Amino acid sequence: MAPKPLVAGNWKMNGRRAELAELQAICEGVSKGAAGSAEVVVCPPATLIGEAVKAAAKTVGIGGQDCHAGKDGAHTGDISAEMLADLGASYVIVGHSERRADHGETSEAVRAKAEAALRGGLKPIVCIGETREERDAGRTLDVVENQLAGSLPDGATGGNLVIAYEPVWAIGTGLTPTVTDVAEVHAFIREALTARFGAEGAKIRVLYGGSVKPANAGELLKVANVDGALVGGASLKASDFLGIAKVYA
Ligand SMILES: O=C[C@H](O)COP(=O)(O)O
Repeated sequence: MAPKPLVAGNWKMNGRRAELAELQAICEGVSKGAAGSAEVVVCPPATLIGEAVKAAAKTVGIGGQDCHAGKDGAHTGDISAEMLADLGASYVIVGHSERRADHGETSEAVRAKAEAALRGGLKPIVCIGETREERDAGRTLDVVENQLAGSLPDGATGGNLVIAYEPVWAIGTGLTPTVTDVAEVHAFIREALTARFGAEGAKIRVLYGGSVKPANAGELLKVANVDGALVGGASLKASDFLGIAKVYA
């Protein structure tokens, strides 16, 4: 049986309290069935998580965009998985390419964060994906294989881990891979997950991310082994985000 689809929005470093109105509109849409069979999650900046959890009232899940590997301690500016869970978050994105690039996060660091998420009771959404140069050099599957091997926690199950395949060159650019390319990479990821986690690997949701919009969601999300989307820019506007989620309605 195919895993329950997941449509997750990553607001990145966007959003003030006023934008909780968009979250409210997303929740209203979801409660009226706009996302059909899909689970919907919004990952606002950490500053809004507490209020977002209250506003969402469990209609949609709320997630963080990063967490520290530790639980508490002398780490100025960092936030632990336990702190996010304490606010009512249920997911956390780890290893987004923007963090890998801006903060030099290695796959080893990402794995430690994913383990921390599980320890804190959150479901990590582990991001992987190749750069333009790596794709042009024909190294996409090697990069994906190495990132999976390095970033994934042991003991993952369909219920506690999500993968997001996000080609770096497709993020925020309006460019997307062909459906054939998406199918190839997602099939490869599925194979790697089942090799590592056995039957659970077939249940782990593998999201596609990178310039997903209402106009292309239909074709991208229907590709085999694509179990949903991680949406950046289009998750900031309720009508666009719901326009993507309605693929599952
Ligand atoms: O986490 C989301 C992705 O980076 C995709 O961003 P985008 O939809 O703005 O391309």
